[in-house]
Amino acid sequence: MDTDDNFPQDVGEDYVHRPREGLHKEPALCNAILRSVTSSVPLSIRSSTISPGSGLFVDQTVEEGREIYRSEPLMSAIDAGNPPFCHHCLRDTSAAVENGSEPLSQAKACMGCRVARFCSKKCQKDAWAKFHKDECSVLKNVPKIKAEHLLVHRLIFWQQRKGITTTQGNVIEMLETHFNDYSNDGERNAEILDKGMAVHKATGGKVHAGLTWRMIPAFRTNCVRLRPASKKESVGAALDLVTTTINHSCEPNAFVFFEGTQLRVRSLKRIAAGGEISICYIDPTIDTVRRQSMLNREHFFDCYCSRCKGEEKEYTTLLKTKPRIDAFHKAQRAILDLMSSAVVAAKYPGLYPAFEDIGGVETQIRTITQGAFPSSSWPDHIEPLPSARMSIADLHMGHGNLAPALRSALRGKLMSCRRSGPEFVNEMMDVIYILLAFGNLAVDDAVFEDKALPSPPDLCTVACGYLYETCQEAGKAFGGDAAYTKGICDILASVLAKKPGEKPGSEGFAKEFAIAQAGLTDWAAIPSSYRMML
Ligand SMILES: C[S@@+](CC[C@H](N)C(=O)[O-])C[C@H]1O[C@@H](n2cnc3c(N)ncnc32)[C@H](O)[C@@H]1O
Repeated sequence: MDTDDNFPQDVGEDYVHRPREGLHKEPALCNAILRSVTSSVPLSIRSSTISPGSGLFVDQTVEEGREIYRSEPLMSAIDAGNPPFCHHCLRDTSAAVENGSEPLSQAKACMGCRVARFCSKKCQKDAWAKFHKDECSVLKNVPKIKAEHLLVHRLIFWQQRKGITTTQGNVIEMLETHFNDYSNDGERNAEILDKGMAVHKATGGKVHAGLTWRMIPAFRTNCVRLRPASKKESVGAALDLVTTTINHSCEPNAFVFFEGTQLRVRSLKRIAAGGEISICYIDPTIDTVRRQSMLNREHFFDCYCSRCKGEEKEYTTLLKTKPRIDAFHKAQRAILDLMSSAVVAAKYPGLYPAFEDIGGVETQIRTITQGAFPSSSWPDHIEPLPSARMSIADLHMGHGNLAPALRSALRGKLMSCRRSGPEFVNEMMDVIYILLAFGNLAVDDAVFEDKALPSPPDLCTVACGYLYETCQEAGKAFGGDAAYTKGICDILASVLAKKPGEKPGSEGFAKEFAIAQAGLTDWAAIPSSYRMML
């Protein structure tokens, strides 16, 4: 906990700094912010059971797959460089699938900064009045600014205009900042000081640099990444005061996603009355070592959650000695480096010609995995192998090579063993899009010369079965009212409309699906234990 008694006081009439004590020690502030969210169960902010500070608790049991609360964050912003998202309503203007409708009009860039994009004149006008008038020159000067840093500018501008209430200001003042942790690291301290000074200058020097400097790590620590349901990656950041109290676990009981400007928190597991809510601050699909190093770098703690402990135990059981475990971690990094080079090579042809040959990349991955497990084989569920397979599928799709894309995606997805949650839904949709792409091929397409590949009707049956499962899981993960869930159900309905015979939900379809899936997984050399059950 940092308690910086020299914190500047001259930042606004109703903004008085107090040393940090954990928000739970201020029940009036806690109640005020809890009243601002729409929750399905009573919530409370108390001393955390996970971290040294505060945490968010449910006072009534929440079953798995339920909404815990939804909220309009105090402020949200899109990262510069994500053009399809409207910087005001935060909608993906290219997302026909997400809402099952036509894409919105192409987002147009602001003529001033040429960075912020808006999907309509109304959004542009509203954003101008609310924040863009102040931020246009900031974006013009730093076009690649990260959303968290842009939001610090917004906070300071709003504070100057009295657009932040006393309660909001007091809560922000009590946020964990890790200011001392940053200060103890010369390079990182220089970086936050630099960014803080930029905010200070943007105010014409009217706001104390001590405050702007400190707010940079405060926002990094407390902003939640803005991830719409249909996206695997986040596209911006938001500061939601209630959500700042949620602690991290790599095996969380809840997760956050965005529907337009609305933040939604849903349960991934049953949380008994009195239980603390946890979310994963980082991409939960990444391997233990990378998770640990990211948490350490961004949040200055070592994670001791059951998953981290369990995975390290699994590696010890498999590999026995420290040198072998170290070699395995080195191999994990090597696969990741290889995949990032291959992805960049595909995006910028000619830049890394050595990585443009996807078959060559696959061979290199095989060599790396065999080296790490010389006497057995790399377990298919251990990252980053499943993610690398999914990325290779993407690369094959980029070249229109459907068969190798399908094989790689099936191996990546089914063998990862993830069978529920938001990541399962996103990954299944990747597999389903490839399966559906076969439906657009002519029956005499060369791809069907491979007699082991199931016939187009069988591929359609598997796609229907997977869509049916994914639809149900999307409803559980994101909720039936989420646009993404509705979009997936619409795709299922349109595929079913063209499919003769049995439909999902019937015993007949389950049998048909089991036979078709068996053919497909045999073709992809996937053991039967990994098949999906309907
Ligand atoms: C968004 S805040 C969460 C609320 C915080 N506990 C508080 O009192 O304000 C994030 C910070 O909480 C702490 N934290 C969150 N999860 C943790 C965990 N699993 N172990 C240790 N500290 C954690 C870290 O200091 C992290 O940077």
